[in-house]
Amino acid sequence: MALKTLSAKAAAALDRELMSTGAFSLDQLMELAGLSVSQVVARVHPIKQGRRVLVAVGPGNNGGDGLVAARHLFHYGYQPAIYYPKRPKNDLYQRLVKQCEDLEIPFVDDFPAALESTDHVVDAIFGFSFSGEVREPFPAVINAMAETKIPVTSVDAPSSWDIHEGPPESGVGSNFHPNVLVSLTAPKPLVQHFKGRHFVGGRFVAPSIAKKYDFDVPKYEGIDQIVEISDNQVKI
Ligand SMILES: NC(=O)C1=CN([C@@H]2O[C@H](COP(=O)(O)OP(=O)(O)OC[C@H]3O[C@@H](n4cnc5c(N)ncnc54)[C@H](O)[C@@H]3O)[C@@H](O)[C@H]2O)[C@@H](O)CC1
Ligand SMILES: [K+]
Repeated sequence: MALKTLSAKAAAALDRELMSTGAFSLDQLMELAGLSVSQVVARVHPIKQGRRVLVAVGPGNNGGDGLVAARHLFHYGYQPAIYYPKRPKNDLYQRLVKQCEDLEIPFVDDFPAALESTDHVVDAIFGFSFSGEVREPFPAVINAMAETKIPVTSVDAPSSWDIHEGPPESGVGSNFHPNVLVSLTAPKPLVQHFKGRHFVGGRFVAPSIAKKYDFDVPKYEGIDQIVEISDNQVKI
């Protein structure tokens, strides 16, 4: 099966539709998206390779997926730590933070320092609503993720990449090539520039909605929330 990609505009419209006529709440979608991310980390980085996972959380829903993933990873036996420098006041994010605090998941302030004592990184900084040049305080975080030898799993998009064009030609993010990508609901066009292990997650789209947005739901196996796909399965 050839998996079609979803533009940033179509992904945002799909999100709105799921949360209106689709009758989902944002909490539900974020929970399932974050659950998918946690399953990918457990698949690519089993606990025996090290329990410590540093989750870089951005200011929007991509960040929310990261907070959910950190909570699930804790329950699987990992030792997550969270970097969350820009925290919106909104109730949903505050509740996700409280849930992580109750698990005593540490919140760290110095991302480059935290990177020196972790085994895996989750990049949940920006997703399909990112545009323009990376603003403070994130350039140093993207640069650190670009330079580290620690494996990085990006949520929905490598943060700083243009959703359609991929990595910027120069400056912040131009040398950022994460090891793993979890596309949520469907790959975005940037995947044509991505060379690592690629998974699709977000197993919640009704066939009728996928048809309307003209993309294919991948074939998930059993109870998996994720499916690994190869380059030649994606149709740009
Ligand atoms: N349809 C789906 O599958 C779902 C998607 N979700 C997630 O939601 C993401 C989209 O979330 P949002 O629309 O909230 O947006 P993002 O989380 O992609 O980013 C928006 C935030 O980043 C900031 N930002 C944008 N460009 C910036 C720049 N150049 N420098 C610094 N900050 C910048 C914005 O001010 C805003 O706070 C998806 O990528 C996915 O991870 C899930 O949470 C829910 C289900
Ligand atoms: K991301």
